[in-house]
Amino acid sequence: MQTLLSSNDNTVLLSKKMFRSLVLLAMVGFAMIWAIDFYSAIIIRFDAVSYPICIVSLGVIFLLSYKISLNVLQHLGYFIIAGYLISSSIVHHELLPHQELSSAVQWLALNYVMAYLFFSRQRAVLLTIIVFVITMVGHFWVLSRYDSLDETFGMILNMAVAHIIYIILLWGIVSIREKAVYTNTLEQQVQLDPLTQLLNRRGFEKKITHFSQLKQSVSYALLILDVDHFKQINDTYGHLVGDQVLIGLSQKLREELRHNDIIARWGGEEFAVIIFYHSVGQVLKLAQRLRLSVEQMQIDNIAQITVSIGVGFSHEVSHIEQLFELVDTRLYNAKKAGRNCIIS
Ligand SMILES: Nc1nc2c(ncn2[C@@H]2O[C@H](COP(=O)(O)OP(=O)(O)OP(=O)(O)O)[C@@H](O)[C@H]2O)c(=O)[nH]1
Repeated sequence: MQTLLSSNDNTVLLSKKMFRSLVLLAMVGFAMIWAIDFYSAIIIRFDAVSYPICIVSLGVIFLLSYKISLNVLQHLGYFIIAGYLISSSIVHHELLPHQELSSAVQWLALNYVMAYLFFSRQRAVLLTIIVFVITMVGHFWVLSRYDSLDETFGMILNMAVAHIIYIILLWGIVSIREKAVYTNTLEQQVQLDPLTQLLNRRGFEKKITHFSQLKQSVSYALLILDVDHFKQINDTYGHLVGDQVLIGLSQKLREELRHNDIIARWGGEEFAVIIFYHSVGQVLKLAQRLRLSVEQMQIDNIAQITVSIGVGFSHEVSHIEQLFELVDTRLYNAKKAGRNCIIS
């Protein structure tokens, strides 16, 4: 799963642009809380010093993001914010009356969210455990200085349960997402031809079953293209050159066809294409253009590459399976007629 989702343990799908937006958000957040605390006269000296330090540090990280790798900056940003949130909460408790948790506690959960946002799941698990332990030990230390041991244990356990639930939920959400991405990637891979990166037969069948159920009123044409004398190309120039012909042909099809047409490698040297069309003449023109542009293809020293094409239209049949039979017969006839031609 790892190789599909990320190239190494630290890689996360967070772009630099996104990272910069998050840094800006954090700076704005700090500035707002600073202003609120200041105007409501609840600011403590620790925060009065820490807020500007955090804002400036984040500003530096923002600027460095144009120069330094994201991985380093994510760690730096995380340690600044997590370090501030934990120490601020501990200092707030130093100033509070007994048996009370400060409002600074509510921000601590952000440390776990940030870990899963910035880092891979494995790294986030490690960081959340470290942050959890530091948070609990720090708060135990400060609370136990003013409260009895029983009271301190009560408050710490209360906090620990909430934090553990946060951590488990975050881990669960990320695991479910990763699994969904993995399944999706696998599903896409089994529907792709590895050589040409076109849909393979399985992917093509899935796609056309889906669209033929949805769009019964849409007119479409099926083209099957088959490279002429491909065995001879393989035998004369080698299998690798044969592969290059197939890749070249798939690129041609991509270039000539529109985005919503469906292209697939149907078999060895056979390609199937579904074209949504306005007129029969338009499809035949396109087939002709395809045939001619394949004729122009230059691969290795091959004198000429040609294709035979069978064409059929949705209005000729009542079901898509019949269309495949019809086009197959026409392709066979094109081969019999001497190849490098189109039969519709
Ligand atoms: N290089 C390469 N060859 C392949 C691949 N898949 C199938 N082939 C070859 O394609 C050739 C198809 O040969 P045939 O079915 O006899 O068809 P043909 O030689 O093109 O003859 P006509 O279709 O009658 O013009 C076989 O030699 C297969 O080994 C592939 O992925 N790469």
